[in-house]
Amino acid sequence: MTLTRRTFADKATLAKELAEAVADRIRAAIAERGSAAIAVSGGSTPGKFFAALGKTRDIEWDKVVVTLVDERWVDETSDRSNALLVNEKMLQGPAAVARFFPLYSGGDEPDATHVAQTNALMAELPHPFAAVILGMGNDGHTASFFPGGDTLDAALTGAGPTLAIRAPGAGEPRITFTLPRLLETDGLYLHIEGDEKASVLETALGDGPVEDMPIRAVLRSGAPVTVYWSP
Ligand SMILES: O=C1O[C@H](COP(=O)(O)O)[C@@H](O)[C@H](O)[C@H]1O
Repeated sequence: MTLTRRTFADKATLAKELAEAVADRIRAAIAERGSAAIAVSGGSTPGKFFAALGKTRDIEWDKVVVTLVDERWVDETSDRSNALLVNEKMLQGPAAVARFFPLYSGGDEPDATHVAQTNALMAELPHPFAAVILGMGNDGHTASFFPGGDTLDAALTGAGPTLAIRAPGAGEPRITFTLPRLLETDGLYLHIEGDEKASVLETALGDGPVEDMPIRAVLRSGAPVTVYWSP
């Protein structure tokens, strides 16, 4: 396993340090390939990180595409929308000129037509990702790789790039990048905060089925992962 742990005294310091690491990845990708794509998580954790990254001035934001690792199938008027969070917290100030590729493509359900529409848009992303920033739920899900997900196996092994997934713990139907597509990245980060998530990570690092804690698929993939944690 290639796990690096970075521990910070508080959430604000973590946010600043993670933003600096991702900014470095973005600048390097632009220098090397002329553009950069990043995929970020939603949920309750990344707000401060988004704000810190979005305020970074020495990035050519007009060469950056931001997307999500996963999304609830809701439009941006919903406070459950991960896209809303990105737009409100990150794509302000210097980062406002970045392009945002949403995973939600309309309608009530992520049916085959809508997922195909999303996949067509994602085919336009600069490749590989400069950085992918994962979160983790207390149930051991990451992206929308939920325990009991109806398409979990395909989500963990398929080419995607995205697919629909439904799970008892997920609330709305979801759309998620597949793990193989997320691993096509220059830098892979896991951003977690608090003692409970630290403990969930320790459990995930132990033996046990991937289906119980899908974050294990990331941890066992062999890809270098840097964990950013603070209390
Ligand atoms: O539903 C989701 O949850 C996870 C974890 O979120 P948090 O609220 O525990 O930080 C998140 O990584 C994922 O992107 C999101 O869709």
